[in-house]
Amino acid sequence: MDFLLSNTTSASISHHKLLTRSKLQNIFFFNFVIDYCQICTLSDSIQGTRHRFDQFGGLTLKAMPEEKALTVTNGSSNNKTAHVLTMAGSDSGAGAGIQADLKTCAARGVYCSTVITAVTAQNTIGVQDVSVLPEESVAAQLKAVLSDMHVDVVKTGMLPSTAMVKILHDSLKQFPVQALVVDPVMVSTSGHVLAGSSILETFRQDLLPMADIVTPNLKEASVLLGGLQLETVTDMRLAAKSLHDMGPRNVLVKGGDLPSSSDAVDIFFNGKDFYELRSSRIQTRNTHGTGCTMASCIAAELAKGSSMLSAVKLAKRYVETALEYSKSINIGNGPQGPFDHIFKLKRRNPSRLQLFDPSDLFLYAVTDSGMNKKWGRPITDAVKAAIEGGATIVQLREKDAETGDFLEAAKACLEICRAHNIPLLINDRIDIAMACDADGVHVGQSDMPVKTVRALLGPEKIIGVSCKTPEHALKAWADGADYIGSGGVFPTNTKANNRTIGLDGLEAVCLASKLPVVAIGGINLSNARSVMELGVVNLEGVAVVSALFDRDCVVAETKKLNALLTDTVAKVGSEMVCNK
Ligand SMILES: Cc1ncc(COP(=O)(O)OP(=O)(O)O)c(N)n1
Ligand SMILES: Cc1ncsc1CCOP(=O)(O)O
Ligand SMILES: [Mg+2]
Repeated sequence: MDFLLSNTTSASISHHKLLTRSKLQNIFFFNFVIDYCQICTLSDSIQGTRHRFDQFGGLTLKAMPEEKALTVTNGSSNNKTAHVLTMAGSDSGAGAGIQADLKTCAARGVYCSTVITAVTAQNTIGVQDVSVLPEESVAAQLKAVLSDMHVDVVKTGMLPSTAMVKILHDSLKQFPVQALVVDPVMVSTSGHVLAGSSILETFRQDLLPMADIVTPNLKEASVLLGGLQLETVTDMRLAAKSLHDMGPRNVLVKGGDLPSSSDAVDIFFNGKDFYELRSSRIQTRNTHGTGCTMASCIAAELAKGSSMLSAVKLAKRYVETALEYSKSINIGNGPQGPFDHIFKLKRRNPSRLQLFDPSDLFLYAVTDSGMNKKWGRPITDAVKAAIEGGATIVQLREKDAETGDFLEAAKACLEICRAHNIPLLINDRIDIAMACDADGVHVGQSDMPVKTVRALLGPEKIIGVSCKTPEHALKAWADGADYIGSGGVFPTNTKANNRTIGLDGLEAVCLASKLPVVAIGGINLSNARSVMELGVVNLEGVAVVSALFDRDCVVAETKKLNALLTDTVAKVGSEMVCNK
């Protein structure tokens, strides 16, 4: 089964001294040069990890309750601090390795401890020296952290010797964790070998079977598969499948440098389903460290309780956003510069720590000033009630409000939404969204063009756009939207003269779309099931106005709709239709 989703990085070893690039290429018959920072790791849901670790060597893992995902905000769950331990090499230039991992976890609100396997001297020109740490030191570092601190997820980068893989295995056996993210770092971008050919077999035999997710880039995947040529998305799928056969629970093959695609395409395979994750390529010199960053971001999101797929999608988005923000920075004189992981520090008003997660579209509550007036409800009460009932995202659609009143209402609603970690979007009014620092906007085909909105709001804000046709959907993707609102699916009284597209129209938009879609228009308790039963993988949820707000009790109606959607999705779940 295939899934197409919208919305991409690595390093290596030598005991002591370096190899020049030409030597490296001769010695390394695989003819690969791995982008030091282009390895990412994906893993599916945490469940099942126990089984695989048991297979490898009797390791047992702590179960991660599903509810954790619901209770976590900003890196903490159950009063515990989400914690990632990174076992990797130090990069003196601080773009990759341990330093990238620390910054990524900090940016994602997760504590990060470190086990240093090697100290590299490197900069934007290349790697000048590698000192591998003594194995006893690595073992002692692991023991020091794991015996004392609660670690949720271990992420590995540069593992320069087979002994270190064994040490990792033994440590995890003694101190189980919830997940292991393996970034199979082998060679630096500049061509420096960071994990020699002698370790390849250990990676295949021992490391991969331990991993919840392994995140090779094209060259690493090729090397792990004995030099297999990877030139197309089809090749990437075959590679993901073959790597999965080596034992990791999930595989993410990163196609950031796939020549045959203008998008950055990654293939995620969980042993059952393939997911094609796409984003547009960001033109920048500052890509050093993207692999490490992607893997540590996945680890951080897992530590906070995300499912594997959500963690991967968020990590891809985080890397993209950081790259976009860092285009203009200029560090070092070499060909590949580092980027800014803590881009949020540049923001005047840091907002939600969380990036857009398409599953937020599950139950989209859209307010209506007329309905609130009719029921005598302040907008803040309407928003609170929808959130209490289980709305996962809120849009303020206040068509009749005066600008000043709208802004005040938006600020008050934003405070409520932030307290519950629910994204708040503004309908039509980019000015209001900017003035209150809302999480994003929703615009229609005749509102401000998406490209202009993106230029005004920057890469981090969520932009939704209304689409009635496959052509609209393709343009929405090209223009930089994050999601599509498609409808009216059914006739509605809420929006005048709105053309109904029906379930067929909705399905056509979903199948053509590289973006996640939310259905809108006349959706209520009696027909929501038929919408979600379309079972198209990128149809994430429903957006509703009257079925929530033109009712006496908003909390009760939202709860009922939430229960119905949850039930339907659970039933439809495994029979999703793919889009291409
Ligand atoms: C989630 C969502 N989808 C579609 C719309 C409609 O937006 P638009 O076409 O701009 O119409 P108005 O809402 O402005 O009347 C929406 N608001 N939200
Ligand atoms: C804003 C909008 N866009 C397409 S249909 C619609 C109205 C949705 O309202 P309701 O859920 O009450 O039908
Ligand atoms: Mg509009």
